Amino acid sequence: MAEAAAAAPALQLEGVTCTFPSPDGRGRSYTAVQGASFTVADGEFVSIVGPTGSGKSTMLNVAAGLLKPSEGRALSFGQPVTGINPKAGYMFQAEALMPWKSALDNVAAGLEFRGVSRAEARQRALPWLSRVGLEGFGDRFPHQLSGGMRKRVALAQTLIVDPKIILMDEPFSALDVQTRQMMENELLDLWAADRKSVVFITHDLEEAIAMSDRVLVLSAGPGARLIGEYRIGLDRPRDVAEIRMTPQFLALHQEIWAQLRDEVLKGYAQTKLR
Ligand SMILES: Nc1ncnc2c1ncn2[C@@H]1O[C@H](COP(=O)(O)OP(=O)(O)OP(=O)(O)O)[C@@H](O)[C@H]1O
Repeated sequence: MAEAAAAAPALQLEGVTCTFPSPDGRGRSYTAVQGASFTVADGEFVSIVGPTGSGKSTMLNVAAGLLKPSEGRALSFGQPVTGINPKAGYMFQAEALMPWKSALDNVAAGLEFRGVSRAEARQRALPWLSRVGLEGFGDRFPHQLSGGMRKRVALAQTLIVDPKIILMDEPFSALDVQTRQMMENELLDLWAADRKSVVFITHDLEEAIAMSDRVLVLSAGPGARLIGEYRIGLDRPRDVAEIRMTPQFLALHQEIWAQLRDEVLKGYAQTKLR
């Protein structure tokens, strides 16, 4: 039994369909994702790209246990996800820090929510601040930190609880290009150090290729489907800025973009219709 759990994928979506009532309240419904199935292996870094509104966040919410699919199911390490997924850490696009808490207390909060005493949580949070490059910034409040620093605090807050799988929804999209590339490299370093599984949602195909072992492509909605899967065999460790210059990267980008481009155009047309 223990062996079966060890061999189970970090995440499995089986025929997941998500239908929402239409916002106009006229009894109509909108199917965002239709029959999505994929797996993420233990230790694998997988990105999902797709047009705006195609259902990327919806799938991540199913994986996190925040949303029950209308059909199909999610499993995490072999266990059906029926409530909040206890194996998962979640990092959103939006700021998730508590403005009234210092950086140290924000990181410690992840543990305190799980019943660890405040003193112990603060002690364990200190090395995490160093690991994300914020040694000496523990007493600063979120408004006293730059956008990149706040993302680092959020990353430490997510990692301190030792999730086995990290679900990231465009975590760096609000950052300027240089800060973003620094954060991407830092995430890859932290990931390489203890090889958690990562599901990374992004609009940005370059970011997806630079970071991932595999890129999944979602079609435009309604009824978005997974239409492409690309293995990214680029050498590691990678520098996300440098890897973009290599011929292998450019070839992968060309291949995936050829498929994604049409979907992005369809997705854009949909947003104007809805
Ligand atoms: N709770 C909900 N109720 C109604 N419709 C919803 C709900 N959640 C998502 N949707 C709709 O489902 C579709 C997919 O949304 P989702 O946020 O998953 O897309 P996305 O691919 O993450 O988009 P983006 O790239 O713009 O963040 C959208 O059309 C959205 O309006």
